[in-house]
Order: sequence, then structure tokens, then C-alpha cells
Amino acid sequence: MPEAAEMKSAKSSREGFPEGPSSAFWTSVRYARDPVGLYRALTKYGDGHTVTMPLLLGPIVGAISPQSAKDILTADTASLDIFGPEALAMVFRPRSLVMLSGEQHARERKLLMPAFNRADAVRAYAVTMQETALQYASEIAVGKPFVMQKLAQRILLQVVIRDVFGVTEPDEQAELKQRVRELFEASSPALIFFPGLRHRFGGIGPYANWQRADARLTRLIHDLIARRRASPPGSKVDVLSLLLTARYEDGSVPSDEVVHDELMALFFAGHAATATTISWVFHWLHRYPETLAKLRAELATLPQDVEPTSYMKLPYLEAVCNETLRIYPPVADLYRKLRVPLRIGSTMVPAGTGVAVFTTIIHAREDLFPEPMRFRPERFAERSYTPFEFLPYGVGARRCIGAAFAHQALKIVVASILRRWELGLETPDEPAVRQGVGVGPKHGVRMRILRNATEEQAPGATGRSAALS
Ligand code: HEM
Repeated sequence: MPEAAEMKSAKSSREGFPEGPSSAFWTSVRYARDPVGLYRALTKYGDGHTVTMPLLLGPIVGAISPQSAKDILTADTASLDIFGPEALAMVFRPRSLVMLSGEQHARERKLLMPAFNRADAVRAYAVTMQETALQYASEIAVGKPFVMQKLAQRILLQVVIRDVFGVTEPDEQAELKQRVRELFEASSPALIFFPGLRHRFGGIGPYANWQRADARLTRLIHDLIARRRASPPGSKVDVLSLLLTARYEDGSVPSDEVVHDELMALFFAGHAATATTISWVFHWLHRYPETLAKLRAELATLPQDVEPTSYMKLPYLEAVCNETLRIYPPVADLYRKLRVPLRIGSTMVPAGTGVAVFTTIIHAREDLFPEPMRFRPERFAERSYTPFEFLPYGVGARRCIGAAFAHQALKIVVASILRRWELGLETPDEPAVRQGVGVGPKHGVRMRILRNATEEQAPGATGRSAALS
């Protein structure tokens, strides 16, 4: 195996790197347009540990086996940097844990963790999730087509505004949603992936628009933080309130800037991935009626007025959510940059190289998941998987901090809707396509409510499905 220095000089020619497609240009185009097709193509390079994905940014050595995933995800955190900070900077702020590494990153995680683990907080979040799912789904007229992904996005946005920001007053919620929407609309993929385009052009270009939207949302969040700090500490359990009372290990208090940056990270890291997964769950369940029937039978074992946290204990619901996260993990791959050389599988990868864990490829390995494109939740009952074989939320120091929150939302939203309504699928074929930085269903999963399964009209069934179509 060549020494690190030799490998470094070979970097641009890819000499010494594992096999992979030859054209950086076409691989980059395919990555942007058809990531799932690209992952399938990469699998042909081997039953080995790693494969090289040539990109315009330089080659990425990617893990396609659980062992190499382990090599990357359990490497000393001091040896790994975040990948592509210039691109991430459009979405995540500099003091948020997403942008930090090493000691600083660990310090921020410790500060945030209790807001997701406290039992009273978890129960409060569960109630919001159920109430919001039922309220928003009941606004859809029976018989009218709607897009499940849009419904799930509305539900998750409201859940995050209540559970993460702790905003309960409707006017304030509406303003926050408006500001967030403006920022989303101003964040074009071109600006994210090509930092060179970020010019103000006298205040009229897309970047200037983005800066204005960003400044408006930042002001609103700082205002929220100031008012929350000024109000007496009460019994409120939401991520912001818990963060304001949290302390670092040395007893110091997180600044307003840190709180702002963390809130933005939690907001942008999570709700789209969760909403996408919910829409896939509905797609798969309605493609495979026997799976749906089995899940309905399991849900029927619980009384109608059950506490929403009870859904967390249902094994088939757990298997359905896991199988959904397996086939198209919404965070399709995980990236790092090496500060020092690292052995990944049988490859010694030099410092400065980008490395990746291709979750989608690992989740489609025949040896782990026979007939990988078949939706079969039963596989999770038949055997157990190590954290490096099934890793939709990542593993190790950077594992998704919102994983429990997201998994709870998946189960509660799916179970609450299924117990109240019977639905039908409008578009049986739903190719997985690039959506932002993740992968999602091309048509957003078009469905129709067939009837109210409890036979009583849900409150406020007024037919506002146009907003979701
Ligand atoms: C189904 C839904 C979700 C999936 C599949 C998912 C997946 C992931 C994955 C794979 C990572 C690890 C990234 C890496 O190793 O580079 C991650 C990180 C993260 N996720 Fe999630 N996520 C979901 C929902 C959420 C939610 C709801 C939140 C917040 C409320 C959230 C907040 C975060 C944050 C802040 C990080 C960065 C952690 C760090 O760098 O230490 N995620 N997520």
C-alpha cells in the first residue's frame, strides 16, 4: 500500500484509489439528477469495501460494506472534518453542531441532548404530533386527491414550531412559517452548491434575496429568544426552553447566537427528512395491502383513546418504519473529510480526501437484505442488524441527534392517520428522485381519503386539499 504522501500526490489522477466510474463530470451530473441510479451503478464496482465516486470537488472514497462504514464512523473524531463547509454554510450557521468537529462538537451535543431525552419532553412532543396529524389530515376532503408528502411537511413544520421553538400563539406561528418559507424559497441549489455565485449584484440578485430572507428570520428568532429569556421560568417543555436553562460542563450559559444557530440547525436538519419518510410509509403500505392489513390488525389491539407514546412499543409498526428507512434512506450518504490518513477496508486513504458512507448501497446489499428492492418489514423480525448494516440515522459521534424525535413522529403520525381514515393510492409507481440534499418520491405520493374508518366525521372536515395538491 503506498505511503500517505505518495497517495496525496496521486489524488488528482485517482491512482491508488479503489475503482469507480471514470468521468467526474458525468458522475456529478448523475449525482445531482439520479442519485439512486448512480448508487446502483456503483455497486457493480465490487463486492469489496470501498468504491471511488469521482466528483468535480475531487474523488470521494465511499464505504459500501458495514466494515468500512465502521472504519469511517468510529474513527477518532479529531481525525475527521466536516465535508463541504462552503455548501453547508447556506443552510447551517457557524456555531451549530453540524458545522463543528472534535471537542467543540462534543460540547454542543452534550448541551442539546437533554432536550431530546427528558421523559416529560418526549411525552409532550408525542401529544403535539398526534394532535397536529389529526387536525391537518381532517382538513382534507374525503374523495379528493392530495399529496401525502405535502401533508406530512405541513404536519412536521407545525410540530417543529411547537415542540422545538415552543411557539403556540397562532399569529406568531404564522409569521415564523412565513419567514421560513421565504428562506427556503430563496435557497436555490445553485447557490448552495456553487459558492462562487454568491454575489449581491447591487442588492438585486438571488444571493441578496437570500440574505434579506435570512436576516428577517434571524431577527425573528432573536426576538423569540429575548422574550423567552425575559419570561419567568415556567413549566414549558420545548427544545428552546430547555436549551435556555441548559449549561455547559463548566457552568457557562449558551449565548443567544449559539441558541439561534442550534435552533436553525434542528429546524433545517430534520423536518423534511421526517416528512419524506412518512410519505414513503404510506406509499409502501398501500402498494402491499397484506402489509397494511397486518399493521391495521396490530393497531386495533390498542384502545382508541390510547396515549400516543404507546405506539412506540408496537413491533410491526417499528418494522414498517425501519423497512421504509432502509429502502430509500432520506439521508442517502454521509460525508467527512480526512485530517489524517485513514485505513478504510483494505484501502489507505490519504489526508485531505473526502470519504463517504453510502448508506443506500449498504441497505441494498443482497447478502444482508435478500431481494433488497422488495418491501418486506418481516426481515427485521427474522434477524437483527448491527448499527453498521442498518444505519438510517448514522452512527457514532454525529448520529442524528433528533433520531428519537423523528422516529416517534413517524410512528405517531402514521398510526394516528391510519386509525382514523382509510386511504387509497392514486399513483402506484413512485420513483425515488433527488429532492434537495436528499432523496424522495417523484410525485410526492398522491392519495385520496376513501372514508373515515371510525365512521364519525372528524372535526373540521372542510376540504382544504387544494393546498396540498
Ligand atoms: C427520518 C428523519 C431523519 C433522518 C433519516 C435523519 C438522519 C440523520 C443522519 C443520517 C444524520 C447523521 C449525519 C452524519 O453522520 O453526517 C443526522 C444528523 C443530524 N440530524 Fe437527523 N435525521 C432525521 C430527522 C431529524 C430531526 C427531526 C432532527 C431535529 C429535530 C434532526 C437533527 C439532526 C442534527 C442536528 C444532526 C447533526 C448531528 C451532529 O452533527 O452531531 N434530524 N440525521
